[in-house]
Amino acid sequence: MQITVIGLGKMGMGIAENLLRHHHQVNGFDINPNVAEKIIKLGGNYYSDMEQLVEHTAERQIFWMMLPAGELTNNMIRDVLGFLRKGDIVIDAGNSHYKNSQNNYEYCQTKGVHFLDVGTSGGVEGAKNGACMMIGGEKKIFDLLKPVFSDLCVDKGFMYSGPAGSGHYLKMVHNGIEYGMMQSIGEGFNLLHHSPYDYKMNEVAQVFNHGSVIRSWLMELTEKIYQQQTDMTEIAGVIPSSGEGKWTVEEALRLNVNLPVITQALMTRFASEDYDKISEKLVALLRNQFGGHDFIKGG
Ligand SMILES: O=C(CO)[C@H](O)[C@H](O)COP(=O)(O)O
Repeated sequence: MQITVIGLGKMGMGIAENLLRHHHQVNGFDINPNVAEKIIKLGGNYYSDMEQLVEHTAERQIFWMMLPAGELTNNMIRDVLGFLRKGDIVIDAGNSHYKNSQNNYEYCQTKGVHFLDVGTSGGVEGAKNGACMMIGGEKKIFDLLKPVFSDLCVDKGFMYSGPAGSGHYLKMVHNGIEYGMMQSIGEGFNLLHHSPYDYKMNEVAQVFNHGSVIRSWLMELTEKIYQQQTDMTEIAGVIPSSGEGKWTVEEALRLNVNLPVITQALMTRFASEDYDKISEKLVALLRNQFGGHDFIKGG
């Protein structure tokens, strides 16, 4: 099939490469001309002008969008709709909020354009060599594009999840789980670092990856980190977040669902980014006020 990939960042370029390896025709669109050389080298076309791109594309346009979630994705969907015809297809494969995807689906419908929301997991490596995809939208459009999903994903690594928004909803919860699992690995290894034993952490991660209950890709990545003899003193303990963990917690609050581990993992990220930590300083000062307990001066 002929597919236009909009957004040739790490993930978009990976998807483009994966599509090309499976003999699809790829038009890459990105306003950054620095990515042109790479997409052309891989065998695709490069465009930074939507009008030119549309002139050179097939009867039915399939636009695969891989952009940062939020305004950028929403605006781009509205922009590209000006170039699309009835029956064309827009796929948002980024990490959009499911409510945005419901709205974008409705908006596309008013223009006669089909829309799928595709939660994509597997990182950059997965995008290139076999991803996992959770796909919401019209079933008949999913069926039409099934061969493409089959090419892009690992065996059994894609599913039709239901109506518009359900793909990104699933990806949101997936990322919430990801927060909890990563936090759990981080905490376990932190305890091992403080333990009375001189564990070789690369060996620990390795053994955890062989036959144990907690073997996983995240544990394999942990093993890789320790194998690379990463100097932890050089890494700031600050964990940014892009929003999906927060949305997962918001959804749990909306539905009155208990979500302690994921919520705590999110709060730990927020705490890690709070450089001034007034809360802890105030507690230390309060102890001093009522009990005369010492507090530590410092920046
Ligand atoms: O979707 C992903 C993996 O599944 C992304 O890596 C995600 O953006 C990471 O989220 P965060 O920045 O909040 O840790």
